Amino acid sequence: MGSISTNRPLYTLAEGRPIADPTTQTALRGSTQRGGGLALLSDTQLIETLAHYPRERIPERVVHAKAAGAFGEFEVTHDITDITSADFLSEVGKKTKVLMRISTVGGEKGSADTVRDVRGWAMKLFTDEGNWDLVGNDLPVFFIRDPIKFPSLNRSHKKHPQTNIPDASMFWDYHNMNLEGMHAIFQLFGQRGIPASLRNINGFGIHTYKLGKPDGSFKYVKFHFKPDAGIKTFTEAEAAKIAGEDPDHHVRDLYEAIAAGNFPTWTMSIQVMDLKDAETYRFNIFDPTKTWPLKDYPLQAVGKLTLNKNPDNYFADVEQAAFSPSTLVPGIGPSADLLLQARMFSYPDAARYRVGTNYQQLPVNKAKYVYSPFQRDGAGTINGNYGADPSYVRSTAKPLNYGPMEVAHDKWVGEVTAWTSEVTDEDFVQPRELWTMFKEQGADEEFITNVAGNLSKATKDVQAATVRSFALVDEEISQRLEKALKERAAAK
Ligand code: HEM
Repeated sequence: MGSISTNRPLYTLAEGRPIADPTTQTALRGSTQRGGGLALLSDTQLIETLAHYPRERIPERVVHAKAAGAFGEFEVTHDITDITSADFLSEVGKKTKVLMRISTVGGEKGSADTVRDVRGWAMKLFTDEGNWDLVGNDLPVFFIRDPIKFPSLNRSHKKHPQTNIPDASMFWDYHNMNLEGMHAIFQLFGQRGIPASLRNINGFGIHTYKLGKPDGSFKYVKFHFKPDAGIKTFTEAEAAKIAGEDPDHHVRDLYEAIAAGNFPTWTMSIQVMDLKDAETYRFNIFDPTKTWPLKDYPLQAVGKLTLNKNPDNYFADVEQAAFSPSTLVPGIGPSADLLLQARMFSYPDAARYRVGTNYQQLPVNKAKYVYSPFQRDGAGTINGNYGADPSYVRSTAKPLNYGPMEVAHDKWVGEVTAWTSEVTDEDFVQPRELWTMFKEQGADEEFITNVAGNLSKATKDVQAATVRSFALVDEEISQRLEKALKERAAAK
């Protein structure tokens, strides 16, 4: 694991004044006191040491607080310049530096790694035309399609407001009343809900994005990352044991693998959809609770991601890293997915609160080339603040130099309307397909056991309502779940 540096520097105060010994304090000593004394306000060394310590913390992320981080590279393996002008994809063999942060969602910064949860897949590519962040997850769908539900969803997965303990009744009650999340529930309680290692998880962009060119042409795409070493998962029993023995198991595993030169790799692929299909497909292709069937839209390989360098310092490189779906490069654009649009506001908003106004200037977040003199000053400005350059647009002193075109915007003809996410049978089609797949793979009993184990901690009313919810996918699931719950109750 991480080693402690052994060089012996000359220590100084934070202002640079050399000090003989960082443990020395000046004190007014009484003649009868041995080792005691009165602290002095003039003891800058003691005051700075104590004053900085309680300020070491920044707010942890409201979700995805616990994570591993690593650097690496992305290499283009297949030419897709027919659909995108993105500079980092312009040539087979082109390599781009990457920062990855892989997280659990619900737990706090100190929580155990091997829990049943979604894993966050936050990836930053430092391209020649700015940073591209793909902020996705390891499961291919999300629980909601309406952004106003996001805080509620997460509160129901986290701790009860009174007891400060995760609460199965709250969790299942939320999901029973917001059934568009059924597909994500199937993914979560399936085998992939607990990865054995972060080196063996998928990464999905989940949302529909656009890849396009300056002439305004574009295709809809979904981004996929598949681990070249394959998927590996833990059972609940294995995971529970490891959570007790080594809560940081996943972070340690990734760090040690990279330190040993055993670099994890993933293949990046895309699914590509023509615009005319988008209008006629049987469900809304912007809905993040649905996958695009691979038989309709097969994976096309694009490149290879390798993680090959551990952070030099976790706080500087990972805790202060800020990712956002709004961090896009020319050639990649957002689709009209409402959830994605809301996220484009929320992440930079969170970063300004969590890291500070000028979070983009920190070394780990800084793009390769930035010239943005209309965003200046503010706490913690460290970029020289653009010297004497004009602080206002259209100055005669420095005429504008127009940059690359963005992917053209959609034309919108519509009116403002109230919208609520309604649940239809279409929401149960893909979970039903997964259930059939679980049965084919012999993973159905494990799914029932996983759900029953969690649900058995909820109140009887919530248990009954959840059994009814699963009947919407398949009667058989409800019956088997009911039986499993009765057996658990009898065994108590
Ligand atoms: C309306 C929907 C959503 C909202 C409002 C939202 C908001 C947030 C916020 C506020 C954070 C903390 C950011 C920070 O403090 O730096 C976060 C983290 C994260 N979210 Fe979301 N989120 C949403 C949906 C999603 C979806 C659909 C995905 C996956 C596709 C996702 C993946 C992530 C990841 C990976 C992180 C951790 C980023 C990091 O490592 O710094 N979120 N989200």
